[in-house]
Amino acid sequence: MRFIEGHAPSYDLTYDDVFLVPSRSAVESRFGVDLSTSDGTGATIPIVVANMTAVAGRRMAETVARRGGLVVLPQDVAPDAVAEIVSWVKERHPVWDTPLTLAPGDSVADALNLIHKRAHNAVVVVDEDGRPLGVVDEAACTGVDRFTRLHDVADRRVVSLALDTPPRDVFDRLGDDPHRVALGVDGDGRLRGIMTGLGALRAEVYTPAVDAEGRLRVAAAIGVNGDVRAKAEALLKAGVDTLVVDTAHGHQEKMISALKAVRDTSPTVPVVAGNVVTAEGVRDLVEAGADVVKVGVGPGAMCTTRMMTGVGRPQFSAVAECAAQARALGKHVWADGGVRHPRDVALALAAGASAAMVGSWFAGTYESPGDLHRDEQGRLYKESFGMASKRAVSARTRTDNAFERAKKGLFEEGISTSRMRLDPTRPGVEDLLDSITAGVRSACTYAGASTVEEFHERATLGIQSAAGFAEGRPLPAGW
Ligand SMILES: NC(=O)C1=CN([C@@H]2O[C@H](COP(=O)(O)OP(=O)(O)OC[C@H]3O[C@@H](n4cnc5c(N)ncnc54)[C@H](OP(=O)(O)O)[C@@H]3O)[C@@H](O)[C@H]2O)C=CC1
Ligand SMILES: Nc1nc2c(ncn2[C@@H]2O[C@H](COP(=O)(O)O)[C@@H](O)[C@H]2O)c(=O)[nH]1
Ligand SMILES: [K+]
Repeated sequence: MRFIEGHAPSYDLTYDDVFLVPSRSAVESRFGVDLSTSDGTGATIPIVVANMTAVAGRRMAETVARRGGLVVLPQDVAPDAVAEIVSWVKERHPVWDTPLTLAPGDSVADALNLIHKRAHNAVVVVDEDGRPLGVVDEAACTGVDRFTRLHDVADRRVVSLALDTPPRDVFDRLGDDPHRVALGVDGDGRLRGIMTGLGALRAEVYTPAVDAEGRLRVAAAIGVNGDVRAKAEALLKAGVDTLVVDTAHGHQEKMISALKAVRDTSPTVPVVAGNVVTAEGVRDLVEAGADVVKVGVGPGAMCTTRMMTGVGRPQFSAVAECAAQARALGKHVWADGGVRHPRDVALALAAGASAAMVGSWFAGTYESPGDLHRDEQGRLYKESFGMASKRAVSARTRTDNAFERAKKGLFEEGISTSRMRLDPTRPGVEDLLDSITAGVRSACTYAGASTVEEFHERATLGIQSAAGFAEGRPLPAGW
């Protein structure tokens, strides 16, 4: 990465402050760009979903891993619940999505309660043996009594295909409608998966992030308090593929001892630790055993740290400095927080990160764990909240005595409620992944890079004024 002449900054920069300059390219197609990471986590796209309770749960983990990203389960989830989620994710099919199922005697109201849990807009009606009888979508549930039984509204013209049907053939079988679904069935005709035309296209474009046994990968976070070693051992036993040791101030001695304890549990499992924003922080965490250092203090959408404390660092410069240090030590960084547009992921990679971590943006999707709500204008949204907010701290300390809880409640560095709207044109996390990876692929070809590593090497950047950033925004309503 280099700045164009005369643009070398004397102050720290945010993503909005910088732009990428195109350069001569020999990369003929955006599909010729390999987005896989080289940080040992096995991700095939450079996107990690943040360990936030409002963002990262089992459906997010399954869906994002199938497209090559990694989801970090939050440290606030009880160890037995993490074990249960991990084994559930590991049992998912790496290509076919998990179907939502109901019985023929269930009602339209049951289907409507379930249908937005996933983006494929279908509930499959199955018999007692799990064989598909028909498919119900939202349209079939509209304009009928909510108590209508599903066998009266289900579309029985199902497309059932063997699970080993190549996605390209699934796509061709479904024809022009990207939202029609195919059902994946086993040799006994039992339902095992579901795929839309769009899902079939994605299955050809993305590569799932899988472990050595071909099962979807998942990461999990651990805090720095309590018996960290025992927690790490429990997560490894549960089958977690990457451990993330996470606390607000990652450059503290409690983190260093926690990290050493985690590293001791396994010499090979990828260990991520953070958050820091300085080269010294990176050095200390790498020395204590981190393979990847998580960078970012204050850029998060739910985060009030900078307003409360004045502490933090504009994210682009923090990532650039920390990535340079990690690279000098043969290690990596994840750019954590502040991603609002696909361009921010491209800029994090240009700065040298191996992946960008996204939280709040993904809270506003079907796959995040929260309940779906409608606002006064009828628009869909989900609630999000910060992991250092009163809401999260009070949940985390629920087993402490009242005095300790009250004491911990004094420190609040996050928002307790916010509404993350579902973009009607991109309501599923895969829609957002499509948009981000399209932006990043394109950015790579503008720089003449066919890998993420080459992109960092070749990226040429400049600094822009607020007017420069504003000029780049689309103006859909005229001016
Ligand atoms: N990236 C960011 O900008 C930030 C992220 N977060 C996220 O919030 C979640 C909760 O993290 P966290 O608040 O660290 O909670 P943890 O449960 O991980 O506890 C942090 C521990 O560190 C001690 N500590 C010392 N100094 C600090 C400090 N300045 N801030 C916080 N703890 C400190 C605390 O002691 P004591 O309570 O006695 O002081 C406590 O024992 C994590 O997921 C974290 O990533 C939170 C803030 C900023
Ligand atoms: N200071 C705080 N930071 C928080 C809190 N909850 C999460 N976070 C950080 O934000 C990123 C995600 O950033 P986003 O812009 O994509 O939402 C996450 O990974 C944490 O590092 C919080 O309560 N306070
Ligand atoms: K912020």
